[in-house]
Amino acid sequence: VVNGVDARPHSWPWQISLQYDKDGEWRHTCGGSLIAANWVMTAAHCINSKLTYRVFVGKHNLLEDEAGSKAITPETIVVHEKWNPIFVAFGNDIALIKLSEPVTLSDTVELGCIPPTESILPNDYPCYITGWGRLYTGGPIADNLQQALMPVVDHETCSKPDWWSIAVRTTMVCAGGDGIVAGCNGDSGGPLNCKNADGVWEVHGIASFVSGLGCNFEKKPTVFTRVSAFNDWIDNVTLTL
Ligand SMILES: CC(C)[C@H](NC(=O)C(F)(F)F)C(=O)N[C@@H](C)C(=O)Nc1ccc(C(F)(F)F)cc1
Repeated sequence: VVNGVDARPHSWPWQISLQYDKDGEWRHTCGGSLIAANWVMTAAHCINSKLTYRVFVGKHNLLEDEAGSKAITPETIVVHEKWNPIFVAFGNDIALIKLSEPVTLSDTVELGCIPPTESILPNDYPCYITGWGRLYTGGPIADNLQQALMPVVDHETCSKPDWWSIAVRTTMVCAGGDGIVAGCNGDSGGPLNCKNADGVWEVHGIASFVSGLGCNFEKKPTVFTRVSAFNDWIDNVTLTL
């Protein structure tokens, strides 16, 4: 996250770190959200079938050993059948990871809520991006979980010619774009957290892409998969596997 701040530890308790084994060392590669005791939602572009992954829950600082945190092995990973790795702008950048054992929920490990089907947030609705992604374009990833206020940019604005134009679809949600705050590599797969009218936090987005010209680029908001476009897909996967 570019120009964010350290989150209060465990204040986004559904945030997970997706890590892969690189020559015997575990490396953070993406974020994700715990949506059931044995299911994590992340981005399809985070998954490479040749790699070995683990899901770390209850984390704040990636370098420290933290009580209440736990690494779980995936049992199976389902990537959206319409995801096309050639072109992230085709959308369907969503994947579900079934954990080999259900996590024990606690005050540092909780579930994120899926928004109602087809719920669309208005322009400027206040949401927060969270993640351990790069702190600036080309920079290091964060040690401590970062958060940043990123207002929603509606589709009408986000698809303007000098914004994302045709690269953005209605199955996506844009946020930020002020050239200051943005998601960045390593935030991929992580949540766009928005509090609903009842004061309940919902995961409205899955971080998908930013501009190739730089993470915090004016009029190039961070683009998320719109979770409320995939409720049926999520139900079909989680209820059948
Ligand atoms: C897509 C991920 C590899 C990567 N995603 C992220 O960094 C994320 F954190 F925002 F999710 C990314 O956006 N990387 C930049 C460098 C990128 O590839 N951007 C990109 C933007 C638009 C398009 C296009 F053409 F589809 F619109 C393609 C790639």
